[in-house]
Amino acid sequence: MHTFDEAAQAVISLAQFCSHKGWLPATSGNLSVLVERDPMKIAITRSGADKQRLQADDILCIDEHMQVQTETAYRPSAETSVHIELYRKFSCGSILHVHTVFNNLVSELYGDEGAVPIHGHELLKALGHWEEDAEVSIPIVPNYADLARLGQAVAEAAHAEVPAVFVRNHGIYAWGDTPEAARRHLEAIEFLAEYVYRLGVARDIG
Ligand SMILES: CSCCC(=O)C(=O)COP(=O)(O)O
Ligand SMILES: [Zn+2]
Repeated sequence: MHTFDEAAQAVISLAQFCSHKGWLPATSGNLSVLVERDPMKIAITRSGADKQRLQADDILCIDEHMQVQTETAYRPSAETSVHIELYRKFSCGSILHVHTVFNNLVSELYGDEGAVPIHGHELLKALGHWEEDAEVSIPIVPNYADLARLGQAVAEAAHAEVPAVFVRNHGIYAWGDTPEAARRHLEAIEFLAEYVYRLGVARDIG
């Protein structure tokens, strides 16, 4: 467990990493680190903040009912419900949501199938799959405008085999037991999203 200040600093460091990658364009994305599980307390980005330039007061402490625990005029991320539902479902310690061109492309290409299949790729080891010829399926959910519904849909689709869910034409949620694990999982999924897309293009022109 972290203090709120430690968790907030971890959120800022994660956002710096993601923004250097270009994964948080135009104020998009939201990031959180668990402070306490029971009762649940989460350090999460505020809604509308420029995640590429986060300041300490852009990170809010909230409870599992999305109530802000500190004095602030800001509101927590509009997608806080997704974070809360995922923390309820898994014993994870950090959740990262980013918008990238490649995760959007594969979410649209495979949207009707409801999942992106990935088979026999070395980077599946970064997601915990060390077996030869590993195969995983990363779920895709519709981009519901009702954010409570989106939270439920992401949590329902999420399974223990792979720590990520795509939201169609929107972005991705990835998580891990620690901020470092969440970051590693997100990097692996982003690599795989780009690989899947480029492989499809190479096959089409090959
Ligand atoms: C301009 S991005 C649209 C909202 C979104 O998808 C997102 O990730 C950021 O929302 P937040 O309320 O967390 O700033
Ligand atoms: Zn988003």
